[in-house]
Amino acid sequence: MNIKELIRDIPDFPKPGIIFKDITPLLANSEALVYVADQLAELIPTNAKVDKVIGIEARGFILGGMIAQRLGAGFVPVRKKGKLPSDTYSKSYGLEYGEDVLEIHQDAIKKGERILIHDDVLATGGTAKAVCELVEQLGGEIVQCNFIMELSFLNGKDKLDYPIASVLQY
Ligand SMILES: O=P(O)(O)OC[C@H]1O[C@H](OP(=O)(O)OP(=O)(O)O)[C@H](O)[C@@H]1O
Ligand SMILES: Nc1ncnc2[nH]cnc12
Repeated sequence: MNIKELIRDIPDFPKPGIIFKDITPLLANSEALVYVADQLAELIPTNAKVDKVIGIEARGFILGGMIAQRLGAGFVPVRKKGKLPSDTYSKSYGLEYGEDVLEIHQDAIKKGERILIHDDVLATGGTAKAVCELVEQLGGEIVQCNFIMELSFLNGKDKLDYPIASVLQY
């Protein structure tokens, strides 16, 4: 299945000079949605146990939940500042078109739990790196960071010290 056809380039969004990869046509296609979730679950090495999948707000929630269901794992949301109701740890970070703060609940991960981090796009890697640091702070073991797509020309991989995998590369 050619899912690249269902990802469109939007120039100058959200800022001049950025070519935004819009996954909404892919999400709207029922066959493509199941296909990409299956592909993401298959990126994880066979026999690698995963206790929890982290999805990064907002686009990481959609496939993150579908991967968790496929792996029989729990789902943990990492959210933008001020959205999680209980006690949190926070990390500020920079991404391709700005900066922000991400948070995780302090009790979301137990020490030694095996974690898959999922997001839709790996661009500069700032977002994923911040999430890795939050997981490390809680004592989780990161099995893999996986993405629908990697924008290889931005070298996000170089920022991350864990196995990286993606369904599509640009
Ligand atoms: O590798 P980076 O340069 O850090 O960029 C990748 C991040 O940028 C986008 O999130 P965004 O903050 O736009 O949030 P959204 O999912 O809420 O749209 C994308 O979903 C990743 O989380
Ligand atoms: N170019 C891009 N398209 C979509 N999401 C992104 N997140 C960071 N850079 C992005």
